Amino acid sequence: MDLSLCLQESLTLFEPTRSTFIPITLTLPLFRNCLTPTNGLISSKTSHLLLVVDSSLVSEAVPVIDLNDPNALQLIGHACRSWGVFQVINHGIPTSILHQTESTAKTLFSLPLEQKLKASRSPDAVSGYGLARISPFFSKLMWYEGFTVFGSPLDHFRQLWPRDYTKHCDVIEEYEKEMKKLAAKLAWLMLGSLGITKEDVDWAGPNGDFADASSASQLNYYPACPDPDKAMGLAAHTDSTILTILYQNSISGLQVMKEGVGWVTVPPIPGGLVVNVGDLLHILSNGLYPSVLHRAMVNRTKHRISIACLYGPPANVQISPLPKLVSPSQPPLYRAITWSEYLGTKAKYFNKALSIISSPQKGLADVNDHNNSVKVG
Ligand SMILES: C=C1C[C@]23C[C@@]1(O)CC[C@H]2[C@@]12CCC[C@@](C)(C(=O)O1)[C@H]2[C@@H]3C(=O)O
Ligand SMILES: O=C(O)CCC(=O)C(=O)O
Ligand SMILES: [Fe+2]
Repeated sequence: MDLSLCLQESLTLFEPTRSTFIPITLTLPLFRNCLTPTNGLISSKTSHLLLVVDSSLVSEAVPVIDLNDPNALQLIGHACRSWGVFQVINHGIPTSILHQTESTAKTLFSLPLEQKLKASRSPDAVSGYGLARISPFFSKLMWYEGFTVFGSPLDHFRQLWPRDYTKHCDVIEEYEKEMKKLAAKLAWLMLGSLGITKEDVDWAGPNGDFADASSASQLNYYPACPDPDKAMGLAAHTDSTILTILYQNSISGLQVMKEGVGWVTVPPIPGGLVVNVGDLLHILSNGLYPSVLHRAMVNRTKHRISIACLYGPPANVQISPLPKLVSPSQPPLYRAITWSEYLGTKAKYFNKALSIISSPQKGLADVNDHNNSVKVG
């Protein structure tokens, strides 16, 4: 099907049938003095241009949603159902906070290895420096270093920067404060697009502000790789979260799996943040919003940094399909589970975690075992 798109002097096209913005690199001046198919001349005075684009050329692009758009709720619902991921602009997070956090991450990963190892993540902990949690499931090492902050980064940052740890603690604290606000807003938009209101989520707190929600900050570093086709930055996975907000620097690398299409790159857009549906929203929505499989590729000449806000419920709240989304014709697909139990199940069974907790109890006998849980609170 051909699409008619109206191009102004801007770098994004709005694609009405899919309600997405498509970033393009062409600008109007490039067309100036060209002949149109009907032999009209595009003059230097032309300010609007009707482009007819073959959709196979546009292909599939991850939706970009302006949070100031009055239709944001519907656009988010559509994106969650069909992609499990979208980018947001006008999200309200000051660019300076993102850049300062990126700079802290860059400083951290540039430290000598023996210094970074002083802040290593211990085996049953969440916080600290190390390989990806999922690395035991892969035979090849990933081209990746990570640092997780859960709770106060003070002890680890003191090890890393004995002199100026406070500066970096302040940066992370500010970043987390802002990200948690945005995550709560996004959680309501995502749940709201399913018809869920504050009364339907008892752990949202009396003001419905998810005041007790937990989050972890994940700093990801992918060094430049001389042979990028032979290495993987972060192997394909879904996040064990309600939602994840990802800041990526200007180097692309993130790809998401789209059914019927394959791997689609999520291009970094200035001021944009990537939001993806995690396994816990998959459970809450009773499978209506599937968590998205994604991975990170590496670059031949440039290192890449990304920073994720991993957003989840309070540690010990039972998460199960929301009653409003369950009916005799849509029975609950998953049993109730806390975030910490889910992380334990993921650490043990990786990509089988969701199917292991699918109901009726198809799981293995020991998955309810509390030894499987990971401390998140
Ligand atoms: C809260 C968490 C999610 C995570 C495991 C963790 O305990 C802390 C690190 C998180 C992370 C970040 C990179 C990708 C990922 C799959 C991993 O290996 O560690 C996620 C984990 C997850 O979402 O399951
Ligand atoms: O670096 C990226 O683009 C992806 C990071 C990621 O998937 C994660 O932190 O969970
Ligand atoms: Fe991820």
